[in-house]
Amino acid sequence: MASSSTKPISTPPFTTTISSSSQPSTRSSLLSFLRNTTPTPISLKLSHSRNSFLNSHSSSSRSLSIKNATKTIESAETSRVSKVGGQDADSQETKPTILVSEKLGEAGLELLRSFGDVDCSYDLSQEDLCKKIASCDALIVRSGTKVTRQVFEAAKGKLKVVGRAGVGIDNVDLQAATEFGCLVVNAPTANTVAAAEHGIALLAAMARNVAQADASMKAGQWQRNKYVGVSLVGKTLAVMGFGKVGSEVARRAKGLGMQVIAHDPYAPADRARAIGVELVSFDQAISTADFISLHMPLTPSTEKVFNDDTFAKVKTGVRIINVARGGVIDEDALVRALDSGKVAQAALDVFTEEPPPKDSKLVQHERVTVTPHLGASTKEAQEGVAIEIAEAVVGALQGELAATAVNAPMVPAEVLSELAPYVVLAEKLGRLAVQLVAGGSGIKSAKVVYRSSRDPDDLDTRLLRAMITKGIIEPISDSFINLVNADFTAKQKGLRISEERVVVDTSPEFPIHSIQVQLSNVDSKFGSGVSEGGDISIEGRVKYGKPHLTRVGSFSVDVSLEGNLILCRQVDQPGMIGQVGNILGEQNVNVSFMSVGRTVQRRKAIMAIGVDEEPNQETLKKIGEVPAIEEFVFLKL
Ligand SMILES: NC(=O)c1ccc[n+]([C@@H]2O[C@H](COP(=O)([O-])OP(=O)(O)OC[C@H]3O[C@@H](n4cnc5c(N)ncnc54)[C@H](O)[C@@H]3O)[C@@H](O)[C@H]2O)c1
Ligand SMILES: O=C(O)[C@H](O)COP(=O)(O)O
Repeated sequence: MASSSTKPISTPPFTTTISSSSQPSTRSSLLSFLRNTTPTPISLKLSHSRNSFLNSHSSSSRSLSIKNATKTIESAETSRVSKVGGQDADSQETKPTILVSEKLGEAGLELLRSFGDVDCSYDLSQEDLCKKIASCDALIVRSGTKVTRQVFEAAKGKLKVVGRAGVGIDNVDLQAATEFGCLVVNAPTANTVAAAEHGIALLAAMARNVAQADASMKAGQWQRNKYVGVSLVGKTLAVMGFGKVGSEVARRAKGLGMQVIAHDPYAPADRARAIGVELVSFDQAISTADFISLHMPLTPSTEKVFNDDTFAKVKTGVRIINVARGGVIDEDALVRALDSGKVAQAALDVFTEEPPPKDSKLVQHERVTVTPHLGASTKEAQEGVAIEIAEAVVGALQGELAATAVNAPMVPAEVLSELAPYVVLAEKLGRLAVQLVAGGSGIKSAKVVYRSSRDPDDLDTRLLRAMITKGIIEPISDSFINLVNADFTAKQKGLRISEERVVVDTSPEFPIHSIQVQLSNVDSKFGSGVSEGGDISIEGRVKYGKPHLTRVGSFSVDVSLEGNLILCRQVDQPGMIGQVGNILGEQNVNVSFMSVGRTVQRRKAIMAIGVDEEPNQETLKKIGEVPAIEEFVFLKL
């Protein structure tokens, strides 16, 4: 089970704790991270009213993905009134602005309007889109809007989520979205059947020359001999890309009596077998098929995968259907293959450039049947897609989870709700550790040690790592960190975060016993925060649902991480708590928690004092002047 283990950690023997405290803000803090905003009562209100993942583990057993994304570059005060909206939100709250740049089904629009201000502006130029985007929290597109890096730059940090009302996200610059911490969600399921039906429609129409014969009749002709077609039954269809659409096409083609083979490097063989489809290599698929139907996404590795070389390998007289993306075919090569007779016919719904140039040889080709990207265009699919994307976008703006995030890690909802209090702890530990660094910068390497009774493989730490990254980076830079961009930003700043999971013999009921954050190769402004190994080292635990600091350097303490914190190293002697407490009390600074940890009685001790208010300089100076205090540091949580 365990890869490594340590002895159980017991309660520190020399720890005294004085407590008086307020409620933790676990939920609001987690939501705020998902949104990357400051916790507010509004966050809680919205999450409760929508039965969010934080208080309804059981609402869905789907694997959900984090979809934060929201962020704010305004001050905490500003964000309090501007970050999210909704009819049930606080009246002072500004509704989010949602730009819909292509036609969307009415049911989806209604849902969006119930939550935010919806601006339907179709056919925007790039320039106009860039102008508008600066005031938008969300953008919803179909395949016709190019969401380029320029768009994310123009958004100036305001854009929180891009919703793609459909499957293909090749029109969204995902790298740029991630760098800007903007979540991208899509609606991957609602148009599958529509696309598959359109593929079958094109297959049959092409085989029987329906479009050409129709045009000819409308031109007054009656050409029965010219439009003799080919039969489908018994022919081999190669489905290239055996995903959602590909497998639905395969199912339907089998119903038409075709032999179906498929090529998909990532598809599970048992899924293919269940439909009676054989998975074969690319070359085998294209060289044996009478019909080839394309259903793979457009990616750098599929771009122009059908080119002169490929067409040289196909069976002479093959017929090609493309309802995936135009870019997977080298269109000039296809024209050459059609002209040479290598390819008998093509039926295309998608094009490299949309709309294609009016004089496109491919579109004008007599043996090519074309439709203007209609695969997803059924009433049913468009309503379904609109609802799917509206729900995803609204949820993302509320910091909830989405099943369809494209550029954020998948964290199952039940994992997330279990980790919620540790998420708060993780950020606070990161935030504390960085404040112990002299000068606050130059951190190149952080190590996080998770102590847990669970098997290391059972512990999904991506969310915690992202929170620690946020805690370390945000106080010393103007970066905002969320789950979308945490790893990217750390890498960009040259911060390497390594993780170690240590198995300890504690209750398996809790996912984590403690989290330790170590910063190496940096000087500390508080020498006692440095461990024997020379690293700044702090450790915390969740106790009764609240984050606690339990170790600083080699001193054990126990202080609830709320408000702000003063750490003092002192000569261990009676009266210290009273002296410092008096100084703070004189300035009306309320002490919420106090804990003294020491190594040896009457030698050195660390006093950790939680304070609700930020003491002024004068107060801090007075604390420093207490003769027994050797060093101290004030830390904001
Ligand atoms: N014309 C339309 O209106 C319309 C409608 C829906 C979907 N689409 C397009 O159809 C395509 C498929 O959509 P989907 O919903 O089935 O997506 P999907 O993700 O379910 O399926 C895509 C499949 O392609 C496979 N694949 C990836 N690289 C491949 C490669 N090099 N060779 C072969 N297979 C590869 C993947 O493993 C996956 O199984 C997408 O490009 C989508 O944009 C078009
Ligand atoms: O990828 C998709 O979902 C389809 O190509 C549909 O695109 P559309 O939303 O522009 O019709």
